Amino acid sequence: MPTGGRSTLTQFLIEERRRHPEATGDLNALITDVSLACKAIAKKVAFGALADVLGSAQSANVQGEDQKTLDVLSNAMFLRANEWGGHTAGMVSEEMELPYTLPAQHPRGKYLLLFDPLDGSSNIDVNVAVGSIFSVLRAPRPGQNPSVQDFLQSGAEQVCAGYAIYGPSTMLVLTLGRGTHAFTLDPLLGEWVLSHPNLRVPEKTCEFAINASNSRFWEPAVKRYVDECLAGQPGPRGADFNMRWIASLVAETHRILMRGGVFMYPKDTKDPARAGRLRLLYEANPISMLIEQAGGGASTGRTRLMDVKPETLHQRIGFVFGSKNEVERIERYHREDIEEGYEAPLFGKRGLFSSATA
Ligand SMILES: O=P(O)(O)OC[C@H]1O[C@](O)(COP(=O)(O)O)[C@@H](O)[C@@H]1O
Ligand SMILES: [Mg+2]
Ligand SMILES: [Mg+2]
Repeated sequence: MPTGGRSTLTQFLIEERRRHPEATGDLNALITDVSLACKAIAKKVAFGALADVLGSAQSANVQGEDQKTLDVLSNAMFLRANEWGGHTAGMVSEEMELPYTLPAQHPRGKYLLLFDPLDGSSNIDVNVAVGSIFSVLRAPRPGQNPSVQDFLQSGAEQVCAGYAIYGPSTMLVLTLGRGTHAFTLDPLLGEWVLSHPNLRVPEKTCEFAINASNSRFWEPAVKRYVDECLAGQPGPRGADFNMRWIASLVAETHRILMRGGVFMYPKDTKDPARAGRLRLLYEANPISMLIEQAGGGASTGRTRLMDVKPETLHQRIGFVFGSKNEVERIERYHREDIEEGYEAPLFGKRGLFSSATA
């Protein structure tokens, strides 16, 4: 076998379908189409400046963010790969204000596809890993154009979730609700090969990831958690912690799936109009499903993330995920914060990270 005895994505999907005799094969076909879009994006990313894909597209998305050339191209690749197969009824993307309506001549399928076509796009021009994230829901009205409301399902309803990471190697990480599995793209065969079956996030960790430049906007529970990690061995945790921040959700997730850790982009007070930085439907929900299926925890900081009922397509949310014990600890600190209040020594009025001027 040219894949060294390992399953390909196609073989893996056929095995999955065997467990569901009633399955029509639409979900497998949809995943194959998504994986094709990811291969096409991986190629563009790999050619970088030679393909003229770096820099800004000189436009803004619905969230007012600067769109990169690759954001726009990746969005188009996802749409083109998935609009004709008859497996999706409609799509929602970070880069489009409203759901995408399939061209009139294409059949409408029974799934909804939600995606962030290029995640971590601030990293493109500095040649650091980026990715694509996707989530699959059942269409409440198969065969018809979906309404906005049809997409507003909680993460617990997801049928499938995954991401592709365009790093030193290109990988596809996938769950269909029976574990989280990673495939590495064999660049010669153009084939996804199952390289990491049944990923598990270790329950314990001494590594955390957070954008510390937001520390003055954090809630007390988050300040307390980070404070205790920074205090290291002599502090209340009795251990030295390591910190990472890549500014690419896909890359942070991948590290946590491979070696554990906890990620926080919590609700903060930076912009009272926003509940957090990351988008619920096509960032936090799919990552939560992947992490939970790998034995980790995924939370708003207060409750299970996948139980949140979405209100709008591009809704943002506070997001904490990773090693289960740490996620539970952060949830507990939020509860204690409400019950007792907490003044973090390092972040208090005279603390090291105080925002108060002398
Ligand atoms: O710039 P910050 O505040 O560090 O934010 C980084 C976060 O923003 C994101 O890049 C948002 O994703 P997009 O690139 O798809 O907008 C996440 O991947 C990442 O966790
Ligand atoms: Mg993103
Ligand atoms: Mg994006």
